[in-house]
Amino acid sequence: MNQSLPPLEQLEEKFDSLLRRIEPLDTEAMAQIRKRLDSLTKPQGSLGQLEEIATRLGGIQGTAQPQITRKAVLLMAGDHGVVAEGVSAFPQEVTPQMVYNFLQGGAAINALARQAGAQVICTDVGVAFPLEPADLMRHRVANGTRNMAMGPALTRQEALQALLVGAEVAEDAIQAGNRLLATGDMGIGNTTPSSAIVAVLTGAPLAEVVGRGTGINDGALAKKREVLGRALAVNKPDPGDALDVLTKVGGLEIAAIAGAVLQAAAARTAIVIDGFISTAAAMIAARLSPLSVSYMFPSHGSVEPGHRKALAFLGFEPMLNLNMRLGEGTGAALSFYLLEASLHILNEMATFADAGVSEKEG
Ligand SMILES: Cc1cc2ncn([C@H]3O[C@H](COP(=O)(O)O)[C@@H](O)[C@H]3O)c2cc1C
Ligand SMILES: O=C(O)c1cccnc1
Repeated sequence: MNQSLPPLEQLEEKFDSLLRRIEPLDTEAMAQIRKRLDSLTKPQGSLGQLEEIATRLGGIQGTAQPQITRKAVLLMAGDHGVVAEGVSAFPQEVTPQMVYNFLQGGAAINALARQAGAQVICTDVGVAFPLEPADLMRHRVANGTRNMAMGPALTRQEALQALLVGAEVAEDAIQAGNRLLATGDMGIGNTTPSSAIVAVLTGAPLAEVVGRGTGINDGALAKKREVLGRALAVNKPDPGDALDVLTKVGGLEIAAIAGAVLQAAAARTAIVIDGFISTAAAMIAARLSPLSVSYMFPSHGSVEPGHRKALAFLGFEPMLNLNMRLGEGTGAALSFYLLEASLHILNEMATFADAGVSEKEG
């Protein structure tokens, strides 16, 4: 593991300062947008969630004229020691292999992001294999996590450093002009830590939040449940302390996603939360800063059984139902269209007065 992390106090101070920068939405801008939406040539509220999205985008950006110019998917990669227990259908080397695939533009997220006009920014937060060129590993916090069935997956230092790496990647993307972000994950085995986080924070029984991930068979599913039971019994994560949960049963890419979400909130930038893994990470972010939830948008509903519970924890319903179960940011990239659509409505529709359309009588 990496020995050269900054001292714990320094990491804690930096992280606390990030949390302190997160503010509530701009209610004045939201009121102005609601007024404009109600003046447009449609029965009030008839565009449903699209109207709520436009309103919230204004509250996030602090203006009655929110804009989405550049968009980026922040794809965090990391490995998991718990794969030694046989919890995934695929071998661990798929994580670095997929990192190269992302860089070459051949993965599902590359196809969807290209179509959406978004950039894919792939970061190695904790892959367990060397990557070439070595510069690809500059953000790496550790060579994967430890096996959470035997003890804590991370140290508190590693968890904080990974949160800060995610925040830095998001900050760079925002500095580069991106006004809309999405989360994405890659890490063989990461539905296991995600299930652990969802079980601990929602209090749901393990059986209800453990799924087949990449497609494990019945035997491996029973094993995955048993391994998760052991991980919770050995680590006893404190449901009231999200950082404790992240450290004991989390992951480096999961921490980085949580950090990116918190940084997006601190920089008044909307961030779309992808499937099961990203939603588990968003739950950690929500517990660390409840204000951050207003900066998040849900995307699709995953086939993973725990996902609905995770979304409900955040107060969200999925925007898309396409039976997806991939991660990488695929559902989030698809949802970019809906966020952009909400602004086309706001900016391009005529008002009743402008178009000479008669208003509601009763
Ligand atoms: C080729 C391939 C591409 C992927 N892209 C995302 N995942 C997804 O599957 C993994 C989680 O499932 P589990 O916990 O069962 O391992 C993560 O890497 C997730 O991003 C992939 C998985 C594979 C095999
Ligand atoms: O919903 C997801 O994000 C997901 C589900 C299974 C495997 N990987 C990701």
